[in-house]
Amino acid sequence: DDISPADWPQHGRTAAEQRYSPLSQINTENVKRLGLAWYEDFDTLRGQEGTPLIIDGVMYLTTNWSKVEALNAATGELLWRYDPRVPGNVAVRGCCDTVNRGAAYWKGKVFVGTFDGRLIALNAKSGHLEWSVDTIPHDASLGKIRSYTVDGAPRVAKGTVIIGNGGAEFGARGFVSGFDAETGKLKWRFFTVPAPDNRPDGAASDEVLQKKAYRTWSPTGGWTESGGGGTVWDSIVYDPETDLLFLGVGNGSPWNYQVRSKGIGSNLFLGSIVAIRPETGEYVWHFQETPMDQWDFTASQPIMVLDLMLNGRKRHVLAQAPKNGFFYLLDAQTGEFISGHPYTDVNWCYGLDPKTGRPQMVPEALWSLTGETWLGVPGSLGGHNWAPMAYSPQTGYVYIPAQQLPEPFKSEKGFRMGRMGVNLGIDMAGLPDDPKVLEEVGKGVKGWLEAWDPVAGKVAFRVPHTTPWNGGVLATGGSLVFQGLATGGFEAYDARNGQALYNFDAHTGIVAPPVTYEVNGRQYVAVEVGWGGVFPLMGGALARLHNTTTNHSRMLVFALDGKAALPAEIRDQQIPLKSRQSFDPDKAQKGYAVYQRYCLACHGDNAVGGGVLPDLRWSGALEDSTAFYSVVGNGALTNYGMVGFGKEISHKGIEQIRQFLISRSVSSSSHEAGTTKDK
Ligand SMILES: O=C(O)c1cc(C(=O)O)c2c(n1)C(=O)C(=O)c1cc(C(=O)O)[nH]c1-2
Ligand SMILES: [Ca+2]
Repeated sequence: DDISPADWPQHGRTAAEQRYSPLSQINTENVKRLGLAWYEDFDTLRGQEGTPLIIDGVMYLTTNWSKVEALNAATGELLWRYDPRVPGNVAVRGCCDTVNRGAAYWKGKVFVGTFDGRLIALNAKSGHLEWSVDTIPHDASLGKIRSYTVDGAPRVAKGTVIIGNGGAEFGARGFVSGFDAETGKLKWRFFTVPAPDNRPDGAASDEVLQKKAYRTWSPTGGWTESGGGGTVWDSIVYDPETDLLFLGVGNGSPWNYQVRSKGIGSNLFLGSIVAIRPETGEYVWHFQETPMDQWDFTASQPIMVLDLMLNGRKRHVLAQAPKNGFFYLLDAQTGEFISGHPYTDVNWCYGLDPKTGRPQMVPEALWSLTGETWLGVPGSLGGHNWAPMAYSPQTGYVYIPAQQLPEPFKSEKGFRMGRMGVNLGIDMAGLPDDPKVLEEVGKGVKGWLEAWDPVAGKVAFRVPHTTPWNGGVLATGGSLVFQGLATGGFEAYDARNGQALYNFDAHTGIVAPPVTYEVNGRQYVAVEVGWGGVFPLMGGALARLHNTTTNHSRMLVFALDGKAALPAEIRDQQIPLKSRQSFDPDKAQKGYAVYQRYCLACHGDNAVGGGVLPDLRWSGALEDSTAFYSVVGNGALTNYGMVGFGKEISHKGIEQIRQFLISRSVSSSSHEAGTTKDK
């Protein structure tokens, strides 16, 4: 390729998205001399998932709430800043924090998707808006809920900007759109699941959906109301060699397959990789990793393209470690299944059919059909989520930010779709409060960096971490692998054996992937820090157990002999303020169910905050029912992302939530006080 080794000009550095940089000034010998060269504070304390781009010494980065900055990459000096002013009331449409994973650059323009569904093009020199389009069509058949958000990075292929969206946890019909990079004019759209009535959309996907996909759904399932899901919320990769665009398609909506499709059909293209033409959106091939999805097993995880020698033959392949626990290799040209091996523990299927790659499912795993509880491994957060993996051509390994988060799945009795809040169709009974039980459950929860040999189809080595939900990975020509951790360490390992060579205390959990670049002969390593994403929002006690840092949102940039220092860290800010109110146990009990349905997704299972959004047990608003209603019912804090639920939940229901939160405040404050001491 003709990409300068100094730059990081695309999401995964090159089109193949291997997240490998040949730069080697920083290497295994001298990495211990790495120090902070500069840092910049961001304006929120929410999750940062962005991959910055670096082109000719300028860094283009995106932050939470879809904000954009251009900085001098050597000094951190601000060149311009653009705030798309995403209204706070859209936060509730997204499952997983108002994150943004990055920008795309093409011929002097910077493209960013915004959380409220726009795609914007900025002048890379000035930061001025060149064009803006609403990517969510108002006249399309998208189901009744239409809970769309955009947080993935756009990609540019042959002058077309491509973007998808999220929303399958609420109700959405997945699609991807291609826009003319110069003008913002829509070129094509590709829907990933059929229209409820199988009528054409006037889109590139019409023929394949009508002929192939529609018959894999029950014509009268709940999907006809919800939209069916299949959102393409993260991975989209363009492969110039095959001239194909690969889409990572997400999970079913609602999750419950019995409700969604009456337990019938494989539900194409859920949990699939779909290859289309970048200029027209024309369908070319697909491969479904998870038929009959009922575990939130998205195929949205980062895709990379590799050239490997397999059985003595050079193959151009697509590689992915999706949530379902298998590492897949597919022929990039044809989509032919080459191999799929478990990269983590898997209990939902016995293995994959060696010819077709179709999973041989464990009957009990089909919880929506059996009516029984299924303790799934992986759970809905996957053996690997969105945090990007990296490939080193030096070692031949793919480095996966892997994890284990087992999860019980059980059908919700009397499920009905709501206009607000998640619509999963699963029982939302959460974790108990007993610290002993939590500790026991916590033992099954793990995170590690995995070096995976894609040719042999097995683990080369693992670097264990203390928690799951760690950051994305970077591999470099200095034989190094970099990763930020949930616990706040920014680390470097020897790519050959995983030996830890460097650790920096970033003072905050890290989920974003690092990048590296060179300006004026000096190599830098950059990473956005800031704890967030879905795990700390909904994870409750598990997320709390695994993260006791205070959240900070920053860009950190390292170089050899860097001399900058972060401000001194104060770790004793989170002193729980126990509510002084009393509560009615019966109302509190009822409030638990309402809370789990509407509040859990952001404020945490059983009202335990995971360190990003407010932990409601210590909220001042609990002290007064009118004050509480003004926030939860009327939306007094809408600008911060907390909308009013007064149209969806009754006055009585909202008071029950308050009673429940008071009960949690009273019952857990003494235990909580012990967990926030300085480390
Ligand atoms: O089904 C969807 O539409 C959808 C969207 C998103 C998103 O937009 O971030 C996530 C997920 N699903 C998801 O399943 C998931 O685990 C997840 C994690 C994150 C994150 O940023 O931490 N987003 C998402
Ligand atoms: Ca999902």
